[in-house]
Amino acid sequence: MLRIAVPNKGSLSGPAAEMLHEAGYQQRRESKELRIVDPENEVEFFYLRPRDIAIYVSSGRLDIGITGRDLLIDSGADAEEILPLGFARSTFRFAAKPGTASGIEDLKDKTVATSYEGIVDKHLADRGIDASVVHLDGAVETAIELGVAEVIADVVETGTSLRNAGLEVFGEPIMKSEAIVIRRTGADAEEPKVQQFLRRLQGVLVARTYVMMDYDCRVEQLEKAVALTPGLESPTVSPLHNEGWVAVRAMVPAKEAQRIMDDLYAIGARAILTTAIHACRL
Ligand SMILES: Nc1ncnc2c1ncn2[C@@H]1O[C@H](COP(=O)(O)OP(=O)(O)OP(=O)(O)O)[C@@H](O)[C@H]1O
Ligand SMILES: O=P(O)(O)OC[C@H]1O[C@H](OP(=O)(O)OP(=O)(O)O)[C@H](O)[C@@H]1O
Ligand SMILES: [Mg+2]
Repeated sequence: MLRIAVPNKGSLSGPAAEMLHEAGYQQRRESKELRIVDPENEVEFFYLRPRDIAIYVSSGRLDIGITGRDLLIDSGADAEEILPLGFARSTFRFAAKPGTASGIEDLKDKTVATSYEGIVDKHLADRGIDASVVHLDGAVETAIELGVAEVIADVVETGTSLRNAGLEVFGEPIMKSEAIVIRRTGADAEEPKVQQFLRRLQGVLVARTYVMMDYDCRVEQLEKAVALTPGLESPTVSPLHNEGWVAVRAMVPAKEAQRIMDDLYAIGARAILTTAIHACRL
């Protein structure tokens, strides 16, 4: 049975459970459940604090985990990223009162408050900056107002929290994060159960980002049409009962679907349809 760590609360937990559900796995019904078995899929899910997941996975007791890239790096645990999942996106930034700092060199001899000490310590050490780092559990934006630190380093998603606290980001982003699948460093990459789990999640990612497009076009326009809809491998082209016409079917990125439909129409394609993909194995 594959043992998988899933975030039990916070920004990662809802979207992670939703993705697993879309991939056909049973998920817990109540937020108090800490562990469930999905016997049909031979998987056991452990609902753990997002910060602890890399530690469990690196111990080898759990095969796989879903966590944030920033949390993995912050933990320093012996685990590695094997698949980015595209949700819980954020950047990790330094911020301060406007006009008090403009680059990393301004951190010298200052105090930085953060919940991600591991990331900040390493970032400063790599650049030879001597600053002190104070660990706070959360709501670090308030640390400046209350005089605990001059600078903070924190997760920024929309920037609302910083704006509300009257703070501004400065310097280059420290890192970009999103939800990821991790496993213990050097664990067997070919393990069939792990591969099957990853294929299922990849199927959800593809189903979310692509739509299926069908249309009819004249044979003379086929090359132009196919250039607009090359598909993942190659489009399916079938003859129509009307001579001189073909039906084409190809996957296209959902974001570009409307533009592609306009372009196909402009070259004479008709009966252009898009349909959602519910699941897929590439
Ligand atoms: N708006 C956001 N706030 C917090 N985390 C976010 C946000 N957007 C994306 N994330 C990502 O979610 C993960 C943090 O999740 P979570 O909120 O559960 O952690 P936490 O804030 O450290 O935990 P806690 O709830 O104990 O404060 C990180 O990978 C982070 O990059
Ligand atoms: O850029 P924004 O969209 O405002 O999101 C970022 C904010 O959200 C997170 O806090 P969270 O709600 O997790 O509280 P915490 O600080 O107590 O962890 C993070 O620590 C920032 O404060
Ligand atoms: Mg939080």
